[in-house]
Amino acid sequence: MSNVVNGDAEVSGESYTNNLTHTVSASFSISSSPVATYTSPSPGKAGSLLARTATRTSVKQLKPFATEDIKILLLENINKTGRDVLTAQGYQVEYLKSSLPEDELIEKIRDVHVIGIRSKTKLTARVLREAKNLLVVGCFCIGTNQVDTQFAAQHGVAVFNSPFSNSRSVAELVIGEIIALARQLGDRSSELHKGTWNKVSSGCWEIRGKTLGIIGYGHIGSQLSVLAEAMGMTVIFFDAVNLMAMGTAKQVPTLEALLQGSDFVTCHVPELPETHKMISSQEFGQMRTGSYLINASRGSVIDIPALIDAMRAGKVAGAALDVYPSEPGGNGDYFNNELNSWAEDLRSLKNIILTPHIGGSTEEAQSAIGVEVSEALVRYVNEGATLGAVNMPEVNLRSLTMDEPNHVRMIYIHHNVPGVLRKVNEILGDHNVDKQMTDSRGDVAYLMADISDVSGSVIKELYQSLESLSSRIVTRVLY
Ligand SMILES: NC(=O)c1ccc[n+]([C@@H]2O[C@H](COP(=O)([O-])OP(=O)(O)OC[C@H]3O[C@@H](n4cnc5c(N)ncnc54)[C@H](O)[C@@H]3O)[C@@H](O)[C@H]2O)c1
Ligand SMILES: O=C(O)CC[C@@H](O)C(=O)O
Repeated sequence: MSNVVNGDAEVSGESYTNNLTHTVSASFSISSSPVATYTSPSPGKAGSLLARTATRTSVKQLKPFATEDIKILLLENINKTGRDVLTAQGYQVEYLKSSLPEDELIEKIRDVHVIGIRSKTKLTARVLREAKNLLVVGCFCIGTNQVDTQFAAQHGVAVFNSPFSNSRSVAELVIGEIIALARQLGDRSSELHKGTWNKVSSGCWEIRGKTLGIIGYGHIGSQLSVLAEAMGMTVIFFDAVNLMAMGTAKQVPTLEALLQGSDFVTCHVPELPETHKMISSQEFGQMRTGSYLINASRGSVIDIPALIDAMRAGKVAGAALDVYPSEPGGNGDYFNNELNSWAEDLRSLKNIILTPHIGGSTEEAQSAIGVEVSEALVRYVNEGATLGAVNMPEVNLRSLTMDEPNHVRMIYIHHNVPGVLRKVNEILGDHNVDKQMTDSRGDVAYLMADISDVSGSVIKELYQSLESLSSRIVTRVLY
């Protein structure tokens, strides 16, 4: 394969890139000229930051490959804004509306350099092990519990997410649910849908003056706190760390204190071993009789059979669940006992709102997430920047400019063991290293160095020398 980039005829990189499977793909042609540059395609409609910066003539677009050879698989109906950012780069983008069963996923992932997912696609070690060309994963959502992020890091695969673009949408949904539960709206609505008029006030309440207990006071919990106070509620919260309270909210020292003091309890913690079945029989026993439970975090946080018991016993007067231990792969799939053994018991309860994991599903959130995560993917693929990665140290160097035509950017992802920097500097030391940054996270370290005045043959030598170090996970060369 050969490419022409800005008029420079490229030689096939086959001999030089035989070991480049860790870079992009052994089959790519790589320019032998470090001065080869790339003309960015015209910015997409998204009008994104990335598209805008690409039009600045001084910034040099770093590309070790023909952009159209980058293969991207987007699953789970990722928003058009994200697809636009990626296609505007010239990448090959395949887009599917749902997630894939594991075996199909393994077949597809073998081929791709970038995968974009939401909460359903499980990127386990088994799946990632097969992803020989994979450079980076984009989670177009907040949660990253569906990805084995540690395994990914140890194999040089960066993982990005969108830490807060859907937080407001979740907080607004919860506010709606608090009122809907207090007024038994779900039941009244479905009764009337079936033709039954049932005008009742018994067991229906205003939310003014009631106490909302928030478990997990992060992006969503704190946003919700502000909205709830504006509606006249008192807010208390419990979090694993000490945090500044918004408005007049108060942090309580224990989960038990929160459960005992709340009329409404809502969960906004991540999926972790410590949050697994955080609310179970004992905790339902500590809640006020007639209180309400909301969970829009992760399905594993609530012991659902214990919730069913607490609701049948009248301890809990209503619940709203948006997330479940097992969730269907796509729209139209059944939510039944085959998926979760208690599904039909749950569905039969009174005053329970069951939603299909839509907390973050608004036009605003999905559009913002699409741009944010896609731009992070482009920056990583094209420039190696890891800012915002959830499993790699955050490393970035300023963009190279058109005034620096003979520069190369070396990226060396390696095991964080003693003596590596000395060996790397022995390799780079004879050259003019303009800037260098290195950082580590756990047992993975990331080094980025910009070197000036280098020829194609020197790049090849540098690449091969770094590749031969025993600490090497992935070496990438960008120019
Ligand atoms: N339903 C949806 O569509 C939807 C949308 C977005 C996020 N989520 C879920 O909501 C979760 C929370 O989102 P966020 O953006 O607020 O996260 P965040 O990281 O900003 O906040 C989480 C908070 O939980 C606290 N925490 C962690 N472990 C804890 C423990 N054991 N006990 C008490 N507190 C603990 C943390 O200290 C932090 O303050 C996400 O991890 C995601 O799984 C769901
Ligand atoms: O959109 C999704 O699938 C996940 C939404 C939410 O759970 C998140 O983690 O952001």
